[in-house]
Amino acid sequence: MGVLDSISGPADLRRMSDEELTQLAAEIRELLICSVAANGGHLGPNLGVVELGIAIHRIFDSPRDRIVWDTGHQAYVHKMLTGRANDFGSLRKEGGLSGYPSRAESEHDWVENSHASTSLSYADGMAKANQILGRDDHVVAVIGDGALTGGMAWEALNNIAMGGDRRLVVIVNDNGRSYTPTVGGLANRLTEIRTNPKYEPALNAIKERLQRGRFAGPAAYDALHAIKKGVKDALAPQGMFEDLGLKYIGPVDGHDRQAMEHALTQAKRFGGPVLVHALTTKGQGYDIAVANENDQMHQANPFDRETGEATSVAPAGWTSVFRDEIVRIADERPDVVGITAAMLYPVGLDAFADKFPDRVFDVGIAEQHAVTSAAGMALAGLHPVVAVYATFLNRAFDQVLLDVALHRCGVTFVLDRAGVTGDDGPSHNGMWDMSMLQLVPGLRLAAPRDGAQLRELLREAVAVDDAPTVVRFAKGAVPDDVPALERLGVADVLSRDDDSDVFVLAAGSLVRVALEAADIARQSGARVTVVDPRWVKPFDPAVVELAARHQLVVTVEDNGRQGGVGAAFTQALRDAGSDVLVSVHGVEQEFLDHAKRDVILDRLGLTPQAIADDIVARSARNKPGTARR
Ligand SMILES: Cc1ncc(C[n+]2csc(CCOP(=O)(O)OP(=O)(O)O)c2C)c(N)n1
Ligand SMILES: CC(=O)[C@@H](O)[C@H](O)COP(=O)(O)O
Ligand SMILES: [Mg+2]
Repeated sequence: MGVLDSISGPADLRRMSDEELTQLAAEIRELLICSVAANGGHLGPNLGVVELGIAIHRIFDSPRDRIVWDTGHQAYVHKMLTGRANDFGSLRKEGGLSGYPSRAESEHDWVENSHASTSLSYADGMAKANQILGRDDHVVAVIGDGALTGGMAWEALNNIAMGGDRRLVVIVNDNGRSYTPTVGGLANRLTEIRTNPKYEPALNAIKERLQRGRFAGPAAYDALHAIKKGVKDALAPQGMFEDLGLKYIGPVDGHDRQAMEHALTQAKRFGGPVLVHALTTKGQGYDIAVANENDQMHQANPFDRETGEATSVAPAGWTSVFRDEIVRIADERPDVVGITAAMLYPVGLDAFADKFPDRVFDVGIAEQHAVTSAAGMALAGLHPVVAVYATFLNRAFDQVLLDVALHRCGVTFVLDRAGVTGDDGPSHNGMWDMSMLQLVPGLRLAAPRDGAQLRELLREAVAVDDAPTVVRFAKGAVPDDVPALERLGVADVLSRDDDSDVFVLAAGSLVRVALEAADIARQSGARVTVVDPRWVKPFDPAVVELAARHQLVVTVEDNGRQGGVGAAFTQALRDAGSDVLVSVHGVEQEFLDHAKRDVILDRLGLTPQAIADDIVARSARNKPGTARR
């Protein structure tokens, strides 16, 4: 890389010629394609913000001017322009570059949370801080059209519009896509502006004059902007952003760096809250991505750059089991409907939508609305299945608690990516749901151990019409089915020694780990019974009773230890009058740096050997006649 190699920080960009900047954009695209082809990551979103990222860092002065990237999955270009291009070989690898902004990596990075729609709230807060502390710095928030469908974004815009002379620039990166095309009235309005043929001649005329330099400098932009505004007003008289009291600049071709720089210069000079509407294409510069109808290579596994084909075929995952079973259920139950928050394919509702297009709803990145609208559906006679990644349900806890459970609505939540996910960093792990949901009165929570149990428990869940039900499963490959010795209430006894003195309660994806741990512990003389509760809320009394008859209880879960299955089971034992010793194995209460799932599980001691060692050590200490510590 010639030009990109020379960049140690954004200041270097301001000394570059147009030719060098054009070369820089090409080099950035090449590095994006190479590093994502090798390591996986967010190719489409980052190819779409190459010129935008360069323009932002030429016009604004990061880190003095704070730049916030909504969701953060499209911050690779920002990282390259802030001196990290040479580290891209380590992208998303343990100890390497995070796939999202990281304050540990750079003073230019601010927001690490990968949950969408937060950037404008951060920016509003930062702008208020600048004003109160007497700083004349700018805050720049880059938010995608998808993230703009999240409710928080509109809460923030409502406040930003009151911003007076707060120097806040909102850049809407409008590529018309989340994974699939962004949905909703807002998206339709943005699309209208993007695609209205009446717009094209005016836009082209402006761009042509800019390029021919007949209008020099930002003053030119004023004149041209006035022309375009006239055009825009004619086409979209009720500018939704202006109606909020926000100054609007755009739409601007987000791949025309010079036009973007003019617009951002305009915005910077305004000295108050202003919204710049940039039109971009996800995957720009890599035709295979642009043409990918599913998600324009939003999130790509390692691939061959010539063909775009994944270089390693992932084994059938949990999602595919759900995808097939929900269609069978939908065939049998006309009251069952599906709801996704802009992730139709990733959560596996696509087959359901293909077969019953009127019964699957994409609500945009709006989990809170998804949940409460599901409650509405249930109150009116449907059985909604809300399919989201586990971590994103965090955002809708109040809705689950008081809009669904308080009203005893029969809503089923299917939580994919539950447990440690790893690659996408701390905010993507599904490690809080089995703690958070323990708090919800009446809610029933299932953690299937394999595909057969996922199918069985999903059916049991949708059969409940007077309470919320939850079925949660991990990311990636689904383990081979684990047969049961016998059913105990709603639970399955998976392995049992005569006169066992150790009782292992294992939930969901870590059942196999627990079974292997039992086998290792048996080699040291332990006598172990392993039970899969299947429903971890509420526990079947027969399971609690059986556990209480043991010397040691060990719980294993792919969830936080605090308030999770182990904590709840301990409470159940105490409520049943048992003071049996309990050892809880789960995810420590910490934000987990990105790494592969297995690496993290190993570090957390969620492995057969570590659990077996714990069983043996505690059993030895617990032997009658030895002082119990
Ligand atoms: C609360 C929440 N829900 C779902 C997601 C999953 N997700 C990550 S990126 C994305 C699409 C974002 O679309 P957009 O904001 O338009 O950005 P683009 O990728 O198009 O640049 C989604 C749904 C998330 N990160 N946060
Ligand atoms: C940024 C985001 O939230 C998603 O794109 C995330 O990367 C999902 O990754 P998987 O679908 O690979 O779990
Ligand atoms: Mg988008």
